[in-house]
Amino acid sequence: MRGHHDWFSALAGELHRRGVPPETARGVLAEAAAHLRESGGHPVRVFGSPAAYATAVADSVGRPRRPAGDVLLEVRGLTKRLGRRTVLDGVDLTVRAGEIAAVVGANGCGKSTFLRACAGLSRVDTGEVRVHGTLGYCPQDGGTADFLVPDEHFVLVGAGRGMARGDAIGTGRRRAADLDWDPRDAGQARHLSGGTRQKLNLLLATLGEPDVLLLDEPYQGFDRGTYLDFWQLLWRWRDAGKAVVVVTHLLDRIDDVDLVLDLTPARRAVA
Ligand SMILES: Nc1ncnc2c1ncn2[C@@H]1O[C@H](COP(=O)(O)OP(=O)(O)OP(=O)(O)O)[C@@H](O)[C@H]1O
Repeated sequence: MRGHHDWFSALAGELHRRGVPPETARGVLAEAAAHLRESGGHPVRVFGSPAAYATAVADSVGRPRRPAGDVLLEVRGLTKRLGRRTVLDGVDLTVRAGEIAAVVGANGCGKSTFLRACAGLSRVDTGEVRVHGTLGYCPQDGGTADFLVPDEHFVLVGAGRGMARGDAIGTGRRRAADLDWDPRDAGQARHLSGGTRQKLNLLLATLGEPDVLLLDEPYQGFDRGTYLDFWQLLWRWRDAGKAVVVVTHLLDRIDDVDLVLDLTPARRAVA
């Protein structure tokens, strides 16, 4: 039946999007089909929407983890004063290859300040930050240039990371496809929607395969599908041995990260 076929092809896409291994996905599709043959119901009534069912499957399958590798980012006793206020007071964080650290906390507690200090963009008052390897930084906003088209961004940022023009454009476009975006005819950045501009901002941070990725709420404005794609990318980078630090307000993914740095003053701790 046509409705069944649409539901199954949507489920196949959603399973792929959530990183469910192909052989597991084939098994899930075969089992669902067998169950429907027996029960005779409509898939939406039996299993719910393809997206919801795929989420349940992905959660139950889990993601196999590799052991963490060398330390790529070390922050020791970082203290930062802004004006008369001490925003960060003796913050420590160690992130290894193959780990994702989430930086969380109340508005204004210093998450962006922390990331800027890790990126070397602001002076620290005491303490030290050591990055072992190359660094990519995705700022909360302002990482794109109004009058440049996406390809020009890729070339410009790629050049700074030693990439040839064609390689930078090819890599940028491939990564964009991972976020369900075709940047070829997108026009100047000032005409992009907020969420699309944020995709560009994120892609730029990843050009040149940096060892350490610092991402400051990089998913702002993403629709739900892109948000899921974003987490798939994060897991892929982790599996490729990168150290990822992501500022987030959304705690629905806290179980999927390796470390949580809570900068809320009363709770300052790494879990
Ligand atoms: N240049 C500055 N001079 C003085 N204070 C500043 C400066 N920049 C930021 N602040 C203050 O430092 C504190 C930390 O700001 P920061 O942007 O790091 O917080 P945040 O945790 O990222 O906030 P949010 O969750 O809202 O993004 C805030 O109280 C902010 O007002």
